[in-house]
Amino acid sequence: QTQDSCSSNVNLNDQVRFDTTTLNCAPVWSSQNFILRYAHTSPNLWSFVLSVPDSNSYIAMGFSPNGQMVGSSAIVGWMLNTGTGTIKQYQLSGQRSDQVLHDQGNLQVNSSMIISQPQSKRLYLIFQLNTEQPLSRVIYAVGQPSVFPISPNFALVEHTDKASTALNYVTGQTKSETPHAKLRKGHGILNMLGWGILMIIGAIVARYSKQWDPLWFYAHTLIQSLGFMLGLAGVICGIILNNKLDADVSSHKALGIIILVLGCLQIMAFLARPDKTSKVRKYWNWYHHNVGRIMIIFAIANIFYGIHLGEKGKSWNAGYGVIITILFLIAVVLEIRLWKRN
Ligand code: HEM
Ligand code: HEM
Repeated sequence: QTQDSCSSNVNLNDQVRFDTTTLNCAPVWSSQNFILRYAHTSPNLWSFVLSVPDSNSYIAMGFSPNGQMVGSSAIVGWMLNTGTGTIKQYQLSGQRSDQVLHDQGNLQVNSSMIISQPQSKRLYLIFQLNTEQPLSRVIYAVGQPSVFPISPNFALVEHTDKASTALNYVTGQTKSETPHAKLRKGHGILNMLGWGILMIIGAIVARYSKQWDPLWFYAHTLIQSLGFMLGLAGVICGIILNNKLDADVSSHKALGIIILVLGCLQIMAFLARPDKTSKVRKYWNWYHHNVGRIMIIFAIANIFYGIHLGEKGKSWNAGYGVIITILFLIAVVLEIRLWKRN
């Protein structure tokens, strides 16, 4: 079994040079079952023992100035089937293999080793750092099975999973960090509110409250303008986020730009609308209504797609799902009333 937990002691025999019985212990990455034991051994020395299930790939623990991968220095270790273990420091200066540099970085490594415990199917990454206080942003990664760095350049491959956390060394508490959490949240909420909620409410107002003329018109103009401004801000946040994350979200981005273009077309059409009595007004109406409908459908799709990309999970899906359902039900009721009236 691959169990280890903070209620059990590590038994690393006499392989380790420092006392492993008085370490603090914290489950630091629960989905991968990473357990970190550490101690402030002496004023300028910290000891770490990272216990992870042996998945036949490299394991890494890095110290980050800001929670992001880029800019961190990491201790990376792997154990070949032959039983040879290797542990090295890498400088993570970019998110490409050739930007992850072996035997570089700003950690003062005092000693390091990797041990495998066949009976518990676990690997132990053990190292000591010369520092008064290690950085509290700690990142972890697991490599690809059976792919190991080889001499002379010891290139790493991209991880199959990674985590960014903040560790409180006093209490041992770990909380997971999402890089650019505020920008992500801002992008999601602005787009949701702008394109995915206000624009729909604006369309409902235009379709079902024509009896209150010209009030419906002002309300529609106001709501759609507000929706457009929030949505535009949301798209700008998206582009900034995309530059920062360097993530591959090309379909989501393309759909987002199409939505923005449709939104601009709607505003231009609105400004250039022909008179109500004009002959071409019929065609204008058809155009404005259908571009609006397509935009809303694309927006709803891109919101669920964005939530999926951002791994925001069930709560965002459920929240937006509920709002969309309510708006849809309101529209159905109003549509029925509209048909009855005619
Ligand atoms: C050659 C080796 C590596 C490559 C090619 C690589 C590549 C990448 C890429 C492309 C991303 C962004 C994609 C995404 O968010 O899904 C990323 C994110 C991340 N990586 Fe790496 N990585 C490498 C090594 C490492 C190591 C050794 C660690 C940990 C010690 C690490 C920790 C992280 C973390 C925590 C993130 C998410 C936070 C962020 O985006 O900055 N990476 N990596
Ligand atoms: C040029 C346009 C856009 C770009 C470049 C962009 C980029 C991004 C990026 C990079 C993410 C994070 C994905 C990740 O974490 O890996 C994201 C998430 C998201 N996007 Fe966009 N996006 C754009 C337009 C839109 C539009 C128009 C909508 C809605 C109609 C939208 C809705 C969302 C939502 C709901 C999320 C999830 C929020 C989160 O991750 O916190 N995006 N987008």
